[in-house]
Amino acid sequence: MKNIAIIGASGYTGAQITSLINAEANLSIQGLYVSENSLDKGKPLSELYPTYSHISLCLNPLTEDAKHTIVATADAVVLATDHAVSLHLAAWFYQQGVAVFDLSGAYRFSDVAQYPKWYGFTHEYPEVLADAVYGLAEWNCEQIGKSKLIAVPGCYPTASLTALKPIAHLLTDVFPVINAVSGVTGAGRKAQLHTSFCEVSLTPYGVLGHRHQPEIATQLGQEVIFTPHLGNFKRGILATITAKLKSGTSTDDVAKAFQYYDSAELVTVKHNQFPKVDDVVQTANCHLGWKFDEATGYLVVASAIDNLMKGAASQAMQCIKIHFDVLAEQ
Ligand SMILES: NC(=O)C1=CN([C@@H]2O[C@H](COP(=O)(O)OP(=O)(O)OC[C@H]3O[C@@H](n4cnc5c(N)ncnc54)[C@H](OP(=O)(O)O)[C@@H]3O)[C@@H](O)[C@H]2O)C=CC1
Ligand SMILES: CC(=O)N[C@@H](CCC(=O)OP(=O)(O)O)C(=O)O
Repeated sequence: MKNIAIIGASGYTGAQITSLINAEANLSIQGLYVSENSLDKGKPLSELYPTYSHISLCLNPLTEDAKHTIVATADAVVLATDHAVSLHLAAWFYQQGVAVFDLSGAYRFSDVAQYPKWYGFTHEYPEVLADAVYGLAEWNCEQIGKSKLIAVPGCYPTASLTALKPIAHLLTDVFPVINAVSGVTGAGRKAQLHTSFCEVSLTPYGVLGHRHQPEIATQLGQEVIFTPHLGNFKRGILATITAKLKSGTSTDDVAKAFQYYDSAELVTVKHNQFPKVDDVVQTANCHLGWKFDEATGYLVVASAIDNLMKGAASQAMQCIKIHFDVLAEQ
C-alpha cells in the first residue's frame, strides 16, 4: 500500500487524480491540500465537487507542519499546482526523499535556459532538475520506474507526442503542423475572463509562441508548428497533425510504425478512421486515427484525449503505477 498526498486537490486535475487514487485498492490518500490561505481550506472536497460525494476528505492548508507530516507519512506527493508553485514544492519534497509526481511544467525541460522564456522564472534547482524524468507513460516506462521526480507531460504534448513519436524516424525537415483544440478545463478552475461562459468561442491562441511548442519539439527531436485552440466544450483535446514523410515511405511503413502501440492498453490506432473527443472524455485512453497519401508523402494523424485524464491525472496515475509497480502487487 502506497500513501499519497495530493497538493492542489481543489483544482480540476487535483480533484480528478484524487478520485482515481481513491478508487485504487493499493493506494491510499495521505491528505488533500490547498494553499495555506486558500478560501477552500477546511471544506470537504465534495462541497466543491458533489460528484465526489463518496470521498469524505477535507481540503487542508499546506502549512509547514503539514509539509513535515507529509514527509513523515507519505510515499509520494502529487503536485496539481501552478508551475511556479510546483517549482519549489517539488524540489523540497524530492530533497526530503519523497517521490514527486508533478503535473506542472516546472520540471519538463532538462535545459534550465528554457524556463525564463517559457515560464517566466529562473529555475533555482538545476541539481534536482537533472534527476527529473519526463512522464510520457508509453515511452519512458523504464526511467519513470527509476526516478523519484516525474514531470508529467502537458495535455497538448501528450496528445501530440503520442501521435508523432512512432513516426519520428519517418519525418523530414518539413515541420509537422499540429492544430489542437482543447476544452476549457485545460485552463484550470480559477476565474479568468477569457474562459468565462460568454467569452469562450472557438479561436486560436498562443500562435507561434505557446510553451508546449518547445516541449513537443524537445521530446520529439524535431521542430513543429503548434497552434492551440480554445473550444466551447468542457473536457478533451483533439490534435490534428499534418506531417510530410520521407520520400518512398509506404502506407505499410506507417502502419508498421504505429504497431508500437499494439501492446499499449490505453492507446488505440485506427487507419482511415478518425477519433472523436466524446469517445475519450472521462477515460484514460488516447485514440489515434491516420491516413497517408503515398503520392504526396503527406500523413494526417489525429489524436484525441481527455485533457484532465490522459493529459494530466490518469497519466500521472500510470506513472505512479509504473513507479511503484502497483499492478504487480495486486
Ligand atoms: N487543466 C488541465 O487540463 C491540465 C493542467 N496541467 C497542469 O496541472 C497543474 C494544475 O492545473 P489545474 O488543476 O488545471 O489548476 P487549477 O487552477 O484548477 O488548480 C490549482 C490548485 O492549486 C492550489 N494551489 C494554488 N496555490 C497553491 C499553493 N501555494 N500551495 C498549495 N496549493 C496551491 C489551488 O487551490 P487554492 O488556490 O485554493 O490554494 C488549486 O487546488 C498546473 O500546473 C497545470 O498547468 C497539466 C495538464 C493538463
Ligand atoms: C485551454 C488551456 O488554456 N490549456 C492550457 C494547457 C494546460 C496544460 O496542459 O498545461 P500545462 O503545460 O500548463 O501543465 C494552456 O494553453 O495553457
